[in-house]
Amino acid sequence: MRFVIKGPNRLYGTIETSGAKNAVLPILAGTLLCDGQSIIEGVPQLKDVDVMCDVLSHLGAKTVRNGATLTIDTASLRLEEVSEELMRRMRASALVLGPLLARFGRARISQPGGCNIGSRPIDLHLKGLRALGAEIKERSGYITAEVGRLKGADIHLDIPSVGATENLMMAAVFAAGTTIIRNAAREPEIVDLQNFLNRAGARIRGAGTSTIKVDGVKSLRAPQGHRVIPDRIEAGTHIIAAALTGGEVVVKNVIPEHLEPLLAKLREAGVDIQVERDAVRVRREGVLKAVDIRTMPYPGFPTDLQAQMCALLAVARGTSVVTETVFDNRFKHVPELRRMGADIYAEGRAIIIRGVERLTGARVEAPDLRAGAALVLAGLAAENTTVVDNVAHIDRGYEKIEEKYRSLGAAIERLVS
Ligand SMILES: CC(=O)N[C@H]1[C@@H](OP(=O)(O)OP(=O)(O)OC[C@H]2O[C@@H](n3ccc(=O)[nH]c3=O)[C@H](O)[C@@H]2O)O[C@H](CO)[C@@H](O)[C@@H]1O
Ligand SMILES: C=C(OP(=O)(O)O)C(=O)O
Repeated sequence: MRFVIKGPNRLYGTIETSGAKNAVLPILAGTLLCDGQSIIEGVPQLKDVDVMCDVLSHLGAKTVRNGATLTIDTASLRLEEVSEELMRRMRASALVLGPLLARFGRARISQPGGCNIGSRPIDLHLKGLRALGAEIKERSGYITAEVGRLKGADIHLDIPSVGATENLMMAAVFAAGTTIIRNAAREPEIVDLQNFLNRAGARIRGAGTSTIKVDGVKSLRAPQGHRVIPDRIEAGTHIIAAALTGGEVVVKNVIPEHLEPLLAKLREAGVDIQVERDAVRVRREGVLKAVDIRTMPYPGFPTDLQAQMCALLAVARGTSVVTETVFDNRFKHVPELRRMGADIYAEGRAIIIRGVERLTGARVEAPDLRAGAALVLAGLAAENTTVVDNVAHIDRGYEKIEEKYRSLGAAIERLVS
């Protein structure tokens, strides 16, 4: 499947952000802890959400989707194992490890391999589970975790890993006593997970700060109607698209505070940004200016917007240096953007971009989710036709992206072949 984009496009109009992929995935894993039927609202139609539903079904849960509402019934869970096939389809499948262990005292998942953006081990998840008393064996490509009952512990994460923080928060829900997670990740999606679990009867506090405390409880009852927070990375992608192509776009259903790290950089680059209560209005008439960026854990500049920002800076006046500090190999968009006329190269962890007058259409390939989104943005701004191959990567994290951009006046089509 590919996108064919005829550029250059200027975007005008209003666009609605969907629910956050990175919030709904851990919440779906969290339903494994709950008795009864969890009802989750604002669930985006994404490949990754489908894979997480496949994981839950594989474990014996029943999942029913009705528009943006997802119902998960865990009454007939029968397995505690996630196969290699499911782990390969989505790394976030590893988020079921903590909940399965908490609920059944046993869990087995395939070892996640490296991926297109870096090596991505889960050693911190395992170290934390060991601290909670689990016995963990790594054999023949599988990780097996076993425990009688987890016991609260004081855990210090070596780095503030989002996935490790979420997995340990969920594992600790039924642990005896209190668990403290220090140097926890502070991403808004972790706050959403805390809110979901607390609605179910968990006793968690501190999400959004670097110290999270979990008092163990006996059971959780499935919450009815938790609404997933808006996807700050999707919204950020649209905001960058509007800034890159020019025009005027209102991005609705956002929590502006979650976008501050991006908005600050865009203002520095010369973009006119107006923040409303739950919307951001973006307008760009003058030239874009080069800016330097370092990706950091929240509230730093998000690594998940690094590639899209490179597309923008490709046409900014001056030289920008973008340093990727979160993942060790998130640079696959660099050679693809070069095919479109960008003066961009990677050196160590830095990407050096000398702004050019304009990008030109080319045939490029989406190497991963956000790099793919960056190429779509570049294609919208470029002259002539851009073909972005392998859009399955983009469908992992963006709901009907081509329809959304068409509604803003872009010439973008999906070709199935
Ligand atoms: C589903 C989901 O929410 N995905 C997000 C999550 O991924 P994810 O939860 O995988 O990201 P982490 O925060 O765990 O990873 C950050 C860094 O820590 C390293 N690390 C992580 C765990 C571990 O046990 N050992 C270790 O070394 C990773 O290799 C990476 O270099 O946060 C990332 C960082 O904001 C985002 O880019 C992803 O979109
Ligand atoms: C890297 C991402 O996701 P995941 O952690 O699911 O690979 C992302 O959303 O950009």
